[in-house]
Amino acid sequence: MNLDRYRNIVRETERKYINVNPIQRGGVLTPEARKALLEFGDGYSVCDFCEGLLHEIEKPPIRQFHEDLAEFLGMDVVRITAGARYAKEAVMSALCEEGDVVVADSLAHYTTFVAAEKAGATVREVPNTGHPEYKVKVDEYARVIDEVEDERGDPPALALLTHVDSEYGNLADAEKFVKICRKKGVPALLNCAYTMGRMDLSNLSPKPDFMVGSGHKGMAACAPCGVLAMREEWEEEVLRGSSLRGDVSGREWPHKEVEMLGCTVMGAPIVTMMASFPHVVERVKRWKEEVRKTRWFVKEMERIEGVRQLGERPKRHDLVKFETPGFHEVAEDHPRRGYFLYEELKKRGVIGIQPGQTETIKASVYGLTDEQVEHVVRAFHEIAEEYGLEVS
Ligand SMILES: Cc1ncc(COP(=O)(O)O)c(C=O)c1O
Repeated sequence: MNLDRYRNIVRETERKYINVNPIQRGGVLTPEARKALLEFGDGYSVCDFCEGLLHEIEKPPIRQFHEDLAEFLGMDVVRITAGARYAKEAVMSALCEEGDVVVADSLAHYTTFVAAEKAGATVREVPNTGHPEYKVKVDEYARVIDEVEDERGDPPALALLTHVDSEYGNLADAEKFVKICRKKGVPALLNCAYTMGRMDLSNLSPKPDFMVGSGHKGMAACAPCGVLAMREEWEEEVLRGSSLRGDVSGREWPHKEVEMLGCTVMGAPIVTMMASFPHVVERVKRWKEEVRKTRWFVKEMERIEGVRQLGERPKRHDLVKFETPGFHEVAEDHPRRGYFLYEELKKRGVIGIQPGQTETIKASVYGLTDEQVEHVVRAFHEIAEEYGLEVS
């Protein structure tokens, strides 16, 4: 065993390169969170004054944070989880019985599927419009819910919509989704991994029963952390306390929430999320500015021969997927094959494109300055021209 490899673990960070990986842009720490990370890096660092329930700790102000976060989201009750996936898992585990069905959009993240599988459920998909826009047909939730009910005699245990999907960055109609679910009597979960912490979600009407988010994807927090928010009426079921009793010891833990396994994230992740919260509350107000920047980025990228943005047009979210057949043709004859694009970008100070991939690429300029976005665009244009692709 060579332990030396663990002694100086380094990363090509934000400070040296511009990182355009969509999965990482919303999780970049604020200076306040970096400071808190050092302060609270030790294991159970938030537990000095715990009286038995993580979400009720007063110092640091975790209890207050739960209240403020619920208000920020326009929801009633919040818990911090180890990621959006754990929030989905908690809901599905509480609501689903073995053999139940969860209805989800056909752009849903894989974590929706594995969470459902873990809860013993299967997933029925609501279609999308296909190439090139791939818009989820939200109206069809009604049809799919009815079909499940007709076949099984029982409605689906849950319906889930991915607010913005991880493939095309399409913004789905959350309010229409919730209206349909409410009418059908099916609990509605909105997966806000790509919207919570970017967009103001407090005015959704009607409100979903559950909202899940990702701290490390959208709330300027370090991994692993996420958010489970719900309407009050679900609190008793989803956050039920333990009912087991030790048959020898007679011990019991009625206040420990079963779906949260008693406690969830208890160190640096939750504190970085709190430390970034004032910044996040402010940044959602500047969302329009982010969309404007993204649209400019798309326009400039599409000046490159063959490049076409996939997903809905015009963009309403920073995650962008492009078809890049010109770069793909270059890769076929290049000694570094698909890696050429990653390496050429890196030479110009840009990272975050999936190494080896040239047929399609995903990028985000969320949180970058206009100068940084111009730098990214210049890098792509230069590479295109160097390899004989026209830039109009
Ligand atoms: C749409 C969507 N949902 C959920 C997740 C998983 O989030 P987490 O890592 O917080 O569990 C992702 C991660 O990429 C995602 O894109």
